Amino acid sequence: MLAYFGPQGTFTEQAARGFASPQEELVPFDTVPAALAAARSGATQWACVPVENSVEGAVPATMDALAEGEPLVAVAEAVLPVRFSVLARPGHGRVRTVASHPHALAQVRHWLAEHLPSAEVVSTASTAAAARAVLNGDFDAAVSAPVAVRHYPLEVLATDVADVRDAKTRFLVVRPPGALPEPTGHDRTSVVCTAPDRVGVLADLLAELALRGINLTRIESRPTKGRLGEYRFYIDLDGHVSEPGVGDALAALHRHCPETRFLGSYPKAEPGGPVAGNEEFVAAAEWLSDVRRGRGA
Ligand SMILES: O=C(O)C(=O)C[C@]1(C(=O)O)C=C[C@@H](O)C=C1
Repeated sequence: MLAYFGPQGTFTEQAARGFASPQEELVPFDTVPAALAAARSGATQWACVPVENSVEGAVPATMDALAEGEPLVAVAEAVLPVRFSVLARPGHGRVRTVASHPHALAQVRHWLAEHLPSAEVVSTASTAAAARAVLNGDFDAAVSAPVAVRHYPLEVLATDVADVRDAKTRFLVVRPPGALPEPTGHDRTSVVCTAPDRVGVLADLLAELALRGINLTRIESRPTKGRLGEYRFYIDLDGHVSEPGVGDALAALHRHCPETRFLGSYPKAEPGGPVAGNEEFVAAAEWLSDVRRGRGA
């Protein structure tokens, strides 16, 4: 079973379907923490959640829920193009309210200003929750994933709605720690480091990656919520923890930030990015091992 951020008809469901086998049962949850809780408790084997959008950035609910509570690690990622449909009840009157997930609303701000300038904009838990609420008569229109009309019999007012062409959202499939996915040669590793309050800690973390030729693909900070000024850094980098350079770098991050949580090494959905020279790390480790055994210099 695979939990996903639902209800039915979210972009996350689409991402989950891309990962799941046809026999897999997909179970919707109305919030990201609830979907992750299902995987943590063993009620489902996996959970699929959105993690970042190319226009609006990180999904804070996912970031916080992955850094706190029982550990979960990502085993796969998916990247979906994001374009919206605007849905309303058949025979609707003037659109006075339009609802959607905050990330979706941020991606159609200009479209709404141009096409529905006087409509009140309301946030809902997800794009599909907005469609469901429109069907229930709570709002006049929803900004939803195109697949939402399969689940909610609504009229399509507009399709292909997006202020930024080629917007994309990245999703993760997570589960409790277990055997890691095999390295593929185009993997991503995610960690979250809680930074101690000292001079230069962030520079130190970045230097550890740079020194080893490791490509940083994302860094975000979120407050720990404990103390003002105390932050966690979410770091994504190219490579797999089983590779010597990446493993070495993660150990170095842990030395600087003892509260470092491993969030997974998994194949990248979109290949690309320079890969650190593994061969040099392997050769150096062999040389060191020879020196220690008195066989080389
Ligand atoms: O509400 C949904 O359909 C979701 O899957 C969430 C989500 C997000 O969190 O960014 C996913 C893709 C879109 O960017 C808009 C909303």
